[in-house]
This record gives sequence, structure tokens and C-alpha cells, in this order.
Amino acid sequence: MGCGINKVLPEASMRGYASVVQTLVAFSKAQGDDDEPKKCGEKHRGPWFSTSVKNLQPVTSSQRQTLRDGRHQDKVAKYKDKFDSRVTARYDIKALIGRGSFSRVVRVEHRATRQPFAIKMMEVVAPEGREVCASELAVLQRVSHSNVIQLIEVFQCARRVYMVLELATGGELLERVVSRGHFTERDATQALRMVLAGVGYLHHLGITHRDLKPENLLYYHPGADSRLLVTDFGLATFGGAAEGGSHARADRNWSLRTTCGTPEYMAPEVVLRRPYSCAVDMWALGVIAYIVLSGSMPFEDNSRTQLYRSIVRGKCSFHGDPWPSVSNLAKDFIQRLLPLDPAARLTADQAIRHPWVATMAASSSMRNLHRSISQNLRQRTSRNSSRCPSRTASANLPLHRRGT
Ligand SMILES: Nc1ncnc2c1ncn2[C@@H]1O[C@H](COP(=O)(O)OP(=O)(O)OP(=O)(O)O)[C@@H](O)[C@H]1O
Repeated sequence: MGCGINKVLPEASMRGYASVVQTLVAFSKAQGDDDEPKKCGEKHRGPWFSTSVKNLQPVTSSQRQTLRDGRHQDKVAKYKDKFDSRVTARYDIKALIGRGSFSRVVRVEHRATRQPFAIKMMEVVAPEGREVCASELAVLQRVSHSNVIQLIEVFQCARRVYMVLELATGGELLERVVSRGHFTERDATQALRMVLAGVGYLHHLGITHRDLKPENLLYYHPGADSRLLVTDFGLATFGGAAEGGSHARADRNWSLRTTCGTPEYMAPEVVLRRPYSCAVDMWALGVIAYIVLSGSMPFEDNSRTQLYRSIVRGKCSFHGDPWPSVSNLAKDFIQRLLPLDPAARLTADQAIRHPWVATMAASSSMRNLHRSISQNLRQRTSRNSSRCPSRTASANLPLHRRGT
């Protein structure tokens, strides 16, 4: 759980910090430590992270393949053991996709139809895991939208919950930005439109996601025409938006209080522990738009205190590459998502109608931003790995706290 412990970052309460760390350690022990400790970069495979290759043995490629096959089979066998027989009767467990703090996600195949799915297996013995699972399940059971991950079915036993989900095979948002080799403002608007459609739908249902970030935006398939899906509802909650409302700013419901999210994406009102609404998701979307267009973060600091200070100051700069090549309309879009006053922030409906998005950046230059974006992402990755060799993105993990 080395990396996982860094996930708990409660500046507010050291007591909370200690208790969650203990829970995480207990959780790890409860697993019998039968899994290798989580390696950095295993869960997050995106361009923010790097994994080091340490195998210096002169082994042939066929030996390597055999080793890999052996290890893979061992791992699959281990995970199969953790699956309830009702699940394995219906699904063939294929491979581990990744791990979260309280979960493992595996690729499976439906035995009858051979259709691939993902199963998110959540440990529910520890109260934190139970809470995260309950939030996620409550939301997933309500939603059905082409830009939101779809729950297929659920199995439950005393220790674990198994959520069968659509399988997203197209990778994370930033992985795709980097792998394309060419990226323009038009491409950015295409991605953001899909995210806004998903988030607008959630807000319309009265759901606030609270952990929007590029790692939680997955492409359904590797093709250029793939849907982009909002995933990971572990911190999502009913509240913060008026269900069935017109999405007008006045319809926001300011009842949320829990400090949670991923620090770099946290809205100022969350940092300041003020009651907040679904407008926190719109702030996070402003941060995401900034990253997608530049490969850098609008608010970043190695020190969490400094990071929070810069968030509550709310001044994001458009200096350095590639900002001189980015249109004013794109910058206007970002700025309208990042006002300190949440009531002044665009709603999802308004954001999707912003001229930059609505016209798919038609009046912007078709300049290729890819080189600057990739360079900035690479620089950030190497900065983070030199600061924290055991974890390449020191603050990219969410903070879980109880409450509304
Ligand atoms: N439906 C899915 N299809 C494909 N990959 C998925 C799916 N759901 C989750 N993943 C991947 O599985 C990994 C673990 O995801 P999970 O949601 O369990 O944890 P997390 O959000 O990464 O971490 P945390 O629980 O700490 O927030 C991630 O790499 C995620 O991208």
C-alpha cells in the first residue's frame, strides 16, 4: 500500500489522517499481503506517471515471455480466488487492469456471450471501503448515459462487492492526447464536449462527482470516434445540484460540506471548507481543460499548503508554451470555469454552449499543440519522480472523508 497511504492527505485533521492510514494498513493486512505491494505507476498508467525498468538480467525474449505468462497466470489465479463462485460461473476472469485504494479492476469475459466487461471488486470489510463502495453503487445504479460508465450488474458477498461494468479499452484522456502525435483545440473541444455531456447529465440527476480528473476519464475503445466516459464514482454524492433542475446557477444546492477530492482539482470553496455545490465539478473541468490544452497544471505546488494557497488565490497564468498559440476563446472558456465565486462559474449546460465548445473551436487556429503538451507532461512527470521517487505524482490521489 506504499502509494496508497499517500492518498490520505487530511491537512485539517491529523486524527483523521492517522485513522485512515491505520485503516489502509489494516486493509492491506486483511488481504493477507498476498499481493505484491502496489508499484508506482501500476494503477495510473497515464502520462503523468513513469515506471522504471529494473530488469538487468540478460534474458531472451522467449524466456521473458514465459516469465510474463507464468506471472500473469499466477496473478490471475490469485484474483480468481477472490471471486465469488456466482461471479466466476458467469464470467471468465482474464486479467488485472488496475487497483484503487479499496478495489481491483479486472477484465472479464461473459461465458455465454464472450462479451468483454470490467469487474470492479471492492473490499467492504473496512468502513472506508464500505462507504466508497456504497457511494459508487448508489450513483451507478441510477445512471445511464453514453458518456458515463455503465453498470451492468452487481454481485455481493460479506467481504466484497463485484460491480460488472462496461469495459473501457481506449485508455485515459491524457494518454490519448500524447499518443495521437497531433492535437489541436478542435480535438480538445471534442473531448470536453463529451465530458460536459456526461457531467451535465449527472448534475441534472442531482449528482456531484467530486473527483473529476483526467485519470477518471476513459475512452471506451481505441478508435478515433470513441466515446469518452466519466468513471470512478467513489466520492460522488447525491446533492449539490437540484435534481431535474434547469441547470441554472440558482438551482445549485449548497448542501455539501465534506472535504474530499484530489487536491490539484479541488475548488476553492472545498479548500476553504465552505458549503459547496456541483459547481466544484465545473472548477475541476476548468483545471482539466487547462491541462488538456497545455500539459501543465493551473495550480500546482510540491507543498500542499502552497497548492491550496494558490487555489484560493485563483490566479491561473497563461504564460509559457503553448499558451501564445492558444486562442483567446479557449482561455475565456477556462476562465469562466475558474472564478473563485462558484455562483459565477458556468454550469455544464452553459459550458457546452460556450462559443469555443459549441463551434468546436472553429475560429481557433488549427495549430498542432501536441509537442508543447507532451513536453510539459514529460517535464512534470520527471519533476515529480525526482521529488518523490516512490510515487510519481505526489498529490494526484483523492482524499476521502466522511460526510455529505
Ligand atoms: N470500466 C473500466 N474499464 C477499464 N478500466 C477501468 C474501468 N474501471 C476502472 N478502470 C481502471 O482500473 C484502475 C483502478 O480503478 P479504480 O476506479 O478501482 O481505482 P482508482 O480510481 O484508480 O483509485 P482510487 O480508488 O484510489 O480512486 C484504474 O486504472 C482505472 O482506469
